[in-house]
Amino acid sequence: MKTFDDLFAELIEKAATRPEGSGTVAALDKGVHTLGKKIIEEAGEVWLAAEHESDDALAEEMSQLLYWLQVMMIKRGLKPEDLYRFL
Ligand SMILES: N=c1c2ncn([C@@H]3O[C@H](COP(=O)(O)OP(=O)(O)OP(=O)(O)O)[C@@H](O)[C@H]3O)c2ncn1[C@@H]1O[C@H](COP(=O)(O)O)[C@@H](O)[C@H]1O
Repeated sequence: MKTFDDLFAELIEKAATRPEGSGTVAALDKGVHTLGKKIIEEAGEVWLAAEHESDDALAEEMSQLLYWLQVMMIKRGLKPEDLYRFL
């Protein structure tokens, strides 16, 4: 099973190697403004799923929000350790 650390390592690799067809690479190229809007959208979907949907649907929305946060981290050059300092 993939963990968030695995996903972060995969996304770092994609950002560096820029494989054809990667949605992550395309999203990184669009920039912080687009990524920020995606984070807001996914956060809204998490809220709605928590109010109205199943545990599975909520977990899926949360995974997508965490994906987009990781893409923003990479765009801004942040590493997990930069966040851990505030936990
Ligand atoms: N975990 C994710 C992931 N979570 C969410 N998303 C993206 O976020 C979108 C969220 O779906 P929504 O239903 O909210 O939106 P949508 O309307 O379907 O999609 P959009 O039109 O808004 O893009 C998905 O369509 C994906 O584009 C992800 N995209 C990629 N990954 C993983 O990231 C890795 C790298 O992916 P690539 O860069 O595409 O190779 C792979 O392991 C992928 O599984």
